[in-house]
Amino acid sequence: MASTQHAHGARILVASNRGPVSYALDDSGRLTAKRGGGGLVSGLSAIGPDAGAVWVCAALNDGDREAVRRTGGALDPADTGGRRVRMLDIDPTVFSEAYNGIANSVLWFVHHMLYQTPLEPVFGREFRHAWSSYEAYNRAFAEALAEEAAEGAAVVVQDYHLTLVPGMLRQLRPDLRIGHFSHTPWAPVDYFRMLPDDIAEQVLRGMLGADRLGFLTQRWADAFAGCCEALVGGLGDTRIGVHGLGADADFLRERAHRPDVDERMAILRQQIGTGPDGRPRKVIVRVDRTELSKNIVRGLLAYEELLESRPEWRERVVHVAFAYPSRQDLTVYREYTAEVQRVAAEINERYGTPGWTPVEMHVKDDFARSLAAYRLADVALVNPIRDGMNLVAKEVPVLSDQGCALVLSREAGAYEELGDDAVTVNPYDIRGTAEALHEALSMPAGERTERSKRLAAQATALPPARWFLDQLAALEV
Ligand SMILES: O=P(O)(O)OC[C@H]1O[C@H](O[C@H]2O[C@H](CO)[C@@H](O)[C@H](O)[C@H]2O)[C@H](O)[C@@H](O)[C@@H]1O
Repeated sequence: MASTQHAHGARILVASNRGPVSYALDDSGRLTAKRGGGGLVSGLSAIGPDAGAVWVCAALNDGDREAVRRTGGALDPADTGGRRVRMLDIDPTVFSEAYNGIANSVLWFVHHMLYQTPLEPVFGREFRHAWSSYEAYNRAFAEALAEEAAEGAAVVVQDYHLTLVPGMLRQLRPDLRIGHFSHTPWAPVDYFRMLPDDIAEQVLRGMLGADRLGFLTQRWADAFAGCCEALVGGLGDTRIGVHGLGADADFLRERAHRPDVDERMAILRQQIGTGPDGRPRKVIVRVDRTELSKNIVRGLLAYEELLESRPEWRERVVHVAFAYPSRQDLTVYREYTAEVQRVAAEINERYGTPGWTPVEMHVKDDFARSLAAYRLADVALVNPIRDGMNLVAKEVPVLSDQGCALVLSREAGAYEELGDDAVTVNPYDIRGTAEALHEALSMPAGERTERSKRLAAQATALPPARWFLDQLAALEV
């Protein structure tokens, strides 16, 4: 392509399904913008508005679609913290089939190995139809990126929603340097090849359209390479790198010491209360999206087992469990959300006393309250059955006021970095997890402080800004 054609294009582009802002539309037609957080938002702030980066994302709801209609898709910088954001209004049916029907139902399930295989998956007509929507949705991203990019620009594509984009974009714009980053685990080949052969190949070849692929851990990178070796004859010219996204210590420490967090700490302290010895009860904290892979139900059952097998902890500990609803368009997520709440209520019913609620469960998303819980944590419970990284495991040690013990699943990506100082669990083993909770609760104060310091240091080794700049550097920007 002639370079003049893209003279005003962006030098750096990011593409992700969920963008840095979402809109709510009220009955009077007023749009309110809500800015999101997360590693990518923090990461991009490292390059500042002057870099003229463009972030391409999808409209996720009616508010977003109305914002696109009013702006033509180039969002008002006042809503985006000065960033250039292009939001794509993909046909709602196509979007839903791609996002709910393929990304969150099929690809998420494959990489987190969530299928109950006697009955699932069924890759029939409905799947094939949804797959064509996934292709159309990926094509919309590839076309928008091709339009927005300057000659030779660097494009960093994010996650399992957009696996086909690198290959499509390579066809449209061979001059670009293309990266793709996976925030999830990658399935081992024997599980990945559950996908129909043509689809598995399409996903791998789509990703291999990139110059460089990033993963959160060596384990996920190796699994991807293993799939390529077995199914498409290897990686070809595509390079692979590992970037273990860390916690944003500066942001977290500043945000967690604001008055709204202090207010919530006071409320939580009241809910937690004091034990029979008059001292504050110990606190086991977990904070998750209510996500099947997070293993919240088994975590609650392990806590119940602790109360049963170690009755000395009754009245002396409270499990503060925040489970924020997620992906509620999918039946299986709605059912899981109900199950989490049912099990928590059962534990309270069985063990609770007039002055003690064993599980303090909250489901309304409240970031300030999550930070308050982090500060109060004696123990953090992070027991996913499989997880790309898990930033909660990294954030709690950074914020815990008195230093915390971390009970961590060996199947979380974070385990690669934090395993030495955590109390390790097999996420399926209820008795083993209960014993790990006991060990964490009983850990001598000095040992807990030392371990917590080392966990915090490791957790913040690659802050989001560095994580993002490293990826750009690897594309030779
Ligand atoms: O956009 P949603 O469908 O609401 O999902 C939210 C995000 O979920 C995934 O990210 C989270 O899980 C990852 C794996 O456990 C973890 O590494 C990441 O830190 C979490 O934010 C997904 O990877 C994102 O694309 C979704 O936006």
